[in-house]
Amino acid sequence: MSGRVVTTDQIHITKNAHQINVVLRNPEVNTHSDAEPHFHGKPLSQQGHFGEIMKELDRMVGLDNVKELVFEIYALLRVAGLRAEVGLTAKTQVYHMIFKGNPGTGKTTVARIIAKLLQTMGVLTKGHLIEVERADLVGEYIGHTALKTRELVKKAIGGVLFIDEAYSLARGGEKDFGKEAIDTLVKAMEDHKNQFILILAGYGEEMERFLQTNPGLPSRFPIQLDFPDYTVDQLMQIAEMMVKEREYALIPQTEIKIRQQIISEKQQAEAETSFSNARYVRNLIEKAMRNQAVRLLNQGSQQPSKQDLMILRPEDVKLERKTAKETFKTL
Ligand SMILES: Nc1ncnc2c1ncn2[C@@H]1O[C@H](COP(=O)(O)OP(=O)(O)OP(=O)(O)O)[C@@H](O)[C@H]1O
Repeated sequence: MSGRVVTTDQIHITKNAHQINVVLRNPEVNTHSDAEPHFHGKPLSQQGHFGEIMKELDRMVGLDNVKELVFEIYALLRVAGLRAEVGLTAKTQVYHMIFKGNPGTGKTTVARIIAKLLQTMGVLTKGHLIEVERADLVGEYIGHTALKTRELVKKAIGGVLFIDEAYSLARGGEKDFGKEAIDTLVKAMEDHKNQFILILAGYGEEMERFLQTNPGLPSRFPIQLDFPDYTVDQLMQIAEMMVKEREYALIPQTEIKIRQQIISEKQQAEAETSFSNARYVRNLIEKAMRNQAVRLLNQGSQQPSKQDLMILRPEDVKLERKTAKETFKTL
């Protein structure tokens, strides 16, 4: 059996006559169309549902650690299949995960992609994602929390239960109903082993503290992923991608304006640790689209050209600064 080499933009696994070859396009290096990602010697576009999922992940800017993990899981499951074919055991792994990162760093989007991937690979039966927060789990009287939590676990069976700001469950200490939610979740992980995947997500530091104060938890979540803040260049790449997907276009002056807005928002929000990363960019672009629409309608009876309908001008790029919570809960 040959060895295995994993790099950030390529995973190559060779096993006897079988060859699984993954080439993950590095967005900074391969931007032309002939660099379409291949898997097992075939372009992803020819690999049906699985190829679609991988393309969706590959399109995301940055997140190399996440892409690497997803390919690892995929490879493991493929190799498990090959092992089963030759009569070797292929024990199922535990896929509960912790996602640590600031708002808008892609945690929910990645969770959704992982849910679909695991469904395609036969680990999950449905591949849906149930996204909840403290208020959805915690009840108002003794026993109510366990009931609410069990109901949500039931809904998540076959998919992923994604708990945002999971540490808020431990905020009130021993007497708080949040504790009951944690205990119920831990029990559900035992009772419904391999039937659903639990992802706990939230700010890095608060997640760390939460795990430290609940020593029984870390070992139940073998996969921990960091979602770092995006750099200004990455946020610009995300902006360009969002504009292109929506069939709009930027002129150089608009790009400059967007970059300035991002830098200024990042600086102001960082003082309050509230910068909402890619979500801020999405809000900025969507507001620019609304501003462009108003500008075009206000310009009189003249029918806008196709180009006019596509171009976002620098004056369209303005987004009122809101308080931290409002900004990242807008959508
Ligand atoms: N790497 C990326 N490339 C392209 N778009 C991205 C990327 N990361 C996030 N986005 C987009 O930014 C928006 C917010 O992402 P998402 O909801 O996944 O973030 P989050 O970390 O779950 O945020 P929160 O913790 O506030 O819920 C989505 O529209 C998503 O598609």
